[in-house]
Amino acid sequence: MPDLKIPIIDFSEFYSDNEASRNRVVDQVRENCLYNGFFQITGHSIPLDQQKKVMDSAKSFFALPQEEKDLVSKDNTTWNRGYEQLRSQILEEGTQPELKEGFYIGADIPKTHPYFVNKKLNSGPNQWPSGLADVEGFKASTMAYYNSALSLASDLMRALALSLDLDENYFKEFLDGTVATMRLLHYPTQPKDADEKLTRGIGAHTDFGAITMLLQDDVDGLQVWDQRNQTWIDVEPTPGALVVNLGNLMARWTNNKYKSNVHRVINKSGKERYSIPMFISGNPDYLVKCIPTCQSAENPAKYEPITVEQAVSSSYAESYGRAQLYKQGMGKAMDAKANTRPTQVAVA
Ligand SMILES: O=C(O)CCC(=O)C(=O)O
Ligand SMILES: [Fe+2]
Repeated sequence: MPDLKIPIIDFSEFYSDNEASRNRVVDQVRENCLYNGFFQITGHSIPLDQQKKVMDSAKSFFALPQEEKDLVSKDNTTWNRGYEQLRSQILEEGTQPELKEGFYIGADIPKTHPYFVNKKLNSGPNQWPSGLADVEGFKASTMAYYNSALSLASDLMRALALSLDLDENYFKEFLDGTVATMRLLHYPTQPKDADEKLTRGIGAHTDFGAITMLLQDDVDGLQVWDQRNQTWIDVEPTPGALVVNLGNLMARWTNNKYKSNVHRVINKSGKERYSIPMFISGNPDYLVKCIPTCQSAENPAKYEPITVEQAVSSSYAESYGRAQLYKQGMGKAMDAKANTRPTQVAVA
């Protein structure tokens, strides 16, 4: 079996004036999007200092007493902001509720904003953990990182557009007014036989949106399904690198030319693991219809046009529904159906 790795692309070359350098980045992006939709980038625009600060903020939040975390429960909102307890989700059918806790942050959208008034996807004010000694510092570090990640997303989407032989600004309209959600995640340690016991940090799933950018701490655990070799690839944390992957929306948009791939986390390291994914969903009203360079007479569009809002609102429910059933005593029945093959559940 080949030595499988998620390749690292030096993205700094994309910012160069030298066309050959830029093209080299675009070619590597294309190659990985065609293969399994995952790559890592170094030399990107998010300063190391912001990465470190947001990671420290995540650790300080998860170290709070449970009651303090519950005060900012995600259940206080219908717009997906705040704290989610351990074992709230099951993304992979047949596995146990997931060993991860999370804190969801997005753009701070006031209640007077049309997105909130019209109940658009994941849109509303953030909740901030007042139990933290330095809540202002938490707000500042998380939002600084969020805004930098948004700006990097637009650079990545330009590279993606070029990789599809489109105008560099093809995705601009989709990104104007984009909904983007960031999750601070904490995975407690898991036993070495976690895989066989079907305990997951996060079960096998694909992401929903257009792209996801993930900052990992120095503890491994993320695995990407390699279809060609029928095996899991461990994503080794690389200081300063972000893992980038495509979600289901991008697969649909490209007529399945680009891949939205299955991945999972099992934290067998014996250490606490922290990670911070940022999901780019797009402008909720944007109509996603097959990209012209991804269809032809021989390969017509496979999917109907759909708005970002429609596509996203048909996600979520399934994984949370499963965890709910489990808590109601259905766990045994579900274990009996246990299946370690990756499933296609989406997360946004
Ligand atoms: O924590 C990780 O490394 C991956 C998280 C993830 O896949 C997700 O939140 O969708
Ligand atoms: Fe994911």
